[in-house]
Amino acid sequence: MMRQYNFKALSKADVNQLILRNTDSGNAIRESVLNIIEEVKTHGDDALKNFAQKFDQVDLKQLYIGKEALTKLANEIPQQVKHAITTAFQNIKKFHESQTSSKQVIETSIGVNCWRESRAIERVGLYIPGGSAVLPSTFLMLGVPAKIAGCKEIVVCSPPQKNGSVNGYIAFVAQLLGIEKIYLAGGAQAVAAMAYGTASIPKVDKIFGPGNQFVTMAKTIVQSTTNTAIDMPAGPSEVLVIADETANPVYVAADLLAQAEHGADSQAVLVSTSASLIEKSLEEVSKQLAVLPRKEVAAKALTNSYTVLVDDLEVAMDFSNEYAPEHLILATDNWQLITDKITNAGSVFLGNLTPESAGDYASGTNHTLPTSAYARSYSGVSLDSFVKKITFQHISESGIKNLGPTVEILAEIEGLHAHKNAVTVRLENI
Ligand SMILES: NC(=O)c1ccc[n+]([C@@H]2O[C@H](COP(=O)([O-])OP(=O)(O)OC[C@H]3O[C@@H](n4cnc5c(N)ncnc54)[C@H](O)[C@@H]3O)[C@@H](O)[C@H]2O)c1
Ligand SMILES: N[C@H](CO)Cc1c[nH]c[nH+]1
Ligand SMILES: [Zn+2]
Repeated sequence: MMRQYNFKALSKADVNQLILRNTDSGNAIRESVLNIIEEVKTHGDDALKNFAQKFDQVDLKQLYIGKEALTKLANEIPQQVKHAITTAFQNIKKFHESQTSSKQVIETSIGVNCWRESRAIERVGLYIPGGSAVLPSTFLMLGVPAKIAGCKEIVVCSPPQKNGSVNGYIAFVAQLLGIEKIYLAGGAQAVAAMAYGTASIPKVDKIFGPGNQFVTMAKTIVQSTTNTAIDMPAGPSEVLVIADETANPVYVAADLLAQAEHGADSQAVLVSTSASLIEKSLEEVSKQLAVLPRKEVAAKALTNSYTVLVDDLEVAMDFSNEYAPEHLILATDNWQLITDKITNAGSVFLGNLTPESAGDYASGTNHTLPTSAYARSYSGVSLDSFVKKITFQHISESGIKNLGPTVEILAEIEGLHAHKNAVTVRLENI
């Protein structure tokens, strides 16, 4: 069950210790991921098949599911689910399309024009988790912005299911997105395949997607050892709920459990100004947990989780900013009073009627978000994650006459005479 703290007894170092709940096994995971990466680098597809057998208990003849099989699988899912997935797809599309920026040309000095243009990252790899739960919603969250950005090649990897295939929901999302192949690879081996390339799986320029500790560790390693970039460290799910006496303990408990059920290494934190709200919420957690199908997983996650009693909402916000949660829920009617004070969070849910599940699935915002305090410095996935912003400039005759002498002086003081000369030869010629 959740551990309880009084804010006054906690230091910043304690907060960081609570965030780093998995450090004990960190080194072992790193070692094992380094071995997996080496195997995939050396043995390619054969290694992927061996790991599918070892970790997913599946004997794969072929490492992908193609268009025809995907269409068949997609056709088999219930109409009602197709409708829900399509509604989510449309909302996510609407929100991400609104992120396109228009070109703005700035004349920084007379005759000197500068601007930025977006260009899609050409080859992207999407990792769709599929270990303890299959997440078609994650496919929407990554596939929609990749398509809007105009990425030419979209490689999708997801762990094989026990029947050696993907499920129909994933297939339906592929159909909505116009993606014709899903590679059957999970965990660190999928990340390694997309970073190095194998006979079946193309190498990509950037890897996206959440996953367990093996996936997140593999992304972090390939980012520093290859020229493949990653979106961010998006590991085990977290939620921090700030609640006062206006919160409903039933909703608070439901929101805590919604993230706890993701995995045994998930973390749920309740920060409240009210001891009675904490007590009632914990009673509710026990009641709701008892009837959850994934109660074992959620119960384990709750042993990593905690409540914190604070004096007021401002202190609650200070704590939250230090913790930098993946998801922050302001379970209070007074959310407008504290929203401006948020400095670190992946995605924020305002008021008592805004469950985090809405953002997980269908409101339109992206659910691929930084965890383990990386929200201090990273944003969640957005359209920007799938493009590069290239800068351009054009300098006219008046521009070079105007700006040239400044460049010549700066090049001179750095002792870089060829730089200076690139201006001088032009000035002498006009
Ligand atoms: N931060 C986010 O934005 C976000 C979004 C969605 C999900 N999540 C998180 O993603 C995670 C999904 O995890 P999952 O496990 O269900 O699926 P997963 O697809 O990330 O991992 C499954 C794979 O892990 C590998 N694996 C399992 N045991 C292993 C071992 N002992 N050694 C090496 N590899 C092993 C296997 O290859 C397996 O296919 C959850 O922790 C969830 O909280 C995060
Ligand atoms: N809460 C997860 C991100 O941490 C995303 C998700 C997928 N499905 C349900 N929830
Ligand atoms: Zn979730």
